[in-house]
Amino acid sequence: MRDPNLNRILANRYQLQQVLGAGAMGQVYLAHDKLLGGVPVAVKLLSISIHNKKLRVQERFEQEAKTCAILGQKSIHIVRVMDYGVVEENGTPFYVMEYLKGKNLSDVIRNYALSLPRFLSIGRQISLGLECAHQGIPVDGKTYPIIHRDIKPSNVLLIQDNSLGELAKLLDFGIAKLLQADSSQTRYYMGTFAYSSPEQMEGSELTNRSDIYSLGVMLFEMLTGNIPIQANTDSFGGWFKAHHYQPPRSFETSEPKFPIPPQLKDLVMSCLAKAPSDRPQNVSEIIKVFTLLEQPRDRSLPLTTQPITPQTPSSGNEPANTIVAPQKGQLTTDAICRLTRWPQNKPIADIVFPQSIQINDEESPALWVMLSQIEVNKRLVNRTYNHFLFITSPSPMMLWITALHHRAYGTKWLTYYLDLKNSQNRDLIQSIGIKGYYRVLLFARETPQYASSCLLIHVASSQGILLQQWYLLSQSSNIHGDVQLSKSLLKQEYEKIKPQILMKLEASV
Ligand SMILES: Nc1ncnc2c1ncn2[C@@H]1O[C@H](COP(=O)(O)OP(=O)(O)OP(=O)(O)O)[C@@H](O)[C@H]1O
Repeated sequence: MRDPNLNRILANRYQLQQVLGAGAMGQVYLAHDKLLGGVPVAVKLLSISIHNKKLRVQERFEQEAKTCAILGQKSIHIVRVMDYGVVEENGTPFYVMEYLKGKNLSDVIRNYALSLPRFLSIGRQISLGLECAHQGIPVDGKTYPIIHRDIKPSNVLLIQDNSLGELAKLLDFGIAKLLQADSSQTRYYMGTFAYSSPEQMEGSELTNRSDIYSLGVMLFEMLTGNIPIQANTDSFGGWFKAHHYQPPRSFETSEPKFPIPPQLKDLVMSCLAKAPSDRPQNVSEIIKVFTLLEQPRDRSLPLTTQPITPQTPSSGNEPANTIVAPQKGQLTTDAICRLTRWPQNKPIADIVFPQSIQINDEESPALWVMLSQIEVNKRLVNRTYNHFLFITSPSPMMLWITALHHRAYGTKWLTYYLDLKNSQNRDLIQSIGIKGYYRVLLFARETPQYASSCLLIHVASSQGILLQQWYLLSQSSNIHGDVQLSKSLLKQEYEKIKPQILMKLEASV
């Protein structure tokens, strides 16, 4: 029978075109946004009606839709929700999402199409989306963590992005809770039996670790094609017992699709622990293991499961971002870089600032840069050039210039003025001078949680000597003149030398 909703126009705007699929919680349609020239969107009609319902249910729906919209803005791994409403005739709530033309993870698992690198990449991306939700969204000055409650392969869509490659996106945030809140539902449980944590089956208040359990079930399925726990009867009681008392299957008896590294087995099994306190305490711990395993094997020593601890500076004092490697020299620069987080006290915007990172007990000077993902991609293979300009008066100041040059894409100039009356800045230039290098950490605005790549930039020994001299000069200087004037004098000098630097870069490509 033809779906009666086809061709229906919701909110005077979204014309339903085709059924994309249906689940327990609703039906998803491909629709055209008539207001925006017919661009495709996905509309989910929920399987409830909020006609004649208490105001609370309506408010709740609006709140959940807004939450999804905010989350979609925060992470590229969460589907973007753009609008929501209620169908007038029958009170069915709906929300409008970006239309994702891609594959469902459950189909990919069914077709045995995962390799270890693909598994690691998808697993890390899903975890990044989840981490972002668990970190929470601000409401009235407070931060509220968001628990997904229905993590399972059919809630992950995989799409091909022109610049980022395969992208994993999580669907249906908060919907399970919303439906549960509808008091007319006879079911007090919402979720999907096979992926539900023991505490979810009990109807307890859930924490992030309930999602971690469901993630464990899904990761096991991605690795083996089968779920780790199977109920004797497909009923609430059967699954309640299974999740509470049945030990998960072992990988050895589950015919994994490829050899699974031991740390991955341990990780998945710890996610599946019955007691929430025995699971990883947060998704960041899971991301660390994925990141470690993703680093190229030939350049690294054998991996261990010892923890690495990236710390995010949160105060204005900007302490070093610390990465403690399990063994000296074990992490490649690539892994270190990808475990470095954008500081929470910095805006998600195209900015440049200096801040040391600590690697294996050693302070390493670094320039932190945020750009668009497209711009980051253009800067992966570049000719680099650096130059430092110094002025003692009216106020001691240094301009730190880094140029990233690509023959086709042109030059990206990264500049930063360092006020050398500040002792931290003086220490920084001394450190660059002594070490003879610094790092540039490139973060993509669209995926800001972790650095996308890291460049190592060498400083000529003559420049290194100058930096040490400037350190001494500014340390002994007691001139405290106009800082802005120093900046504008340095800027004039910078504009003068820019063409020369460009000529050098072009000549050297
Ligand atoms: N934004 C979207 N763009 C494109 N396809 C989508 C989008 N959201 C959902 N779908 C597809 O619509 C189908 C139905 O999704 P839905 O979330 O309703 O079902 P489900 O996850 O299988 O079940 P449940 O409702 O129990 O979570 C799925 O195949 C899904 O891949």
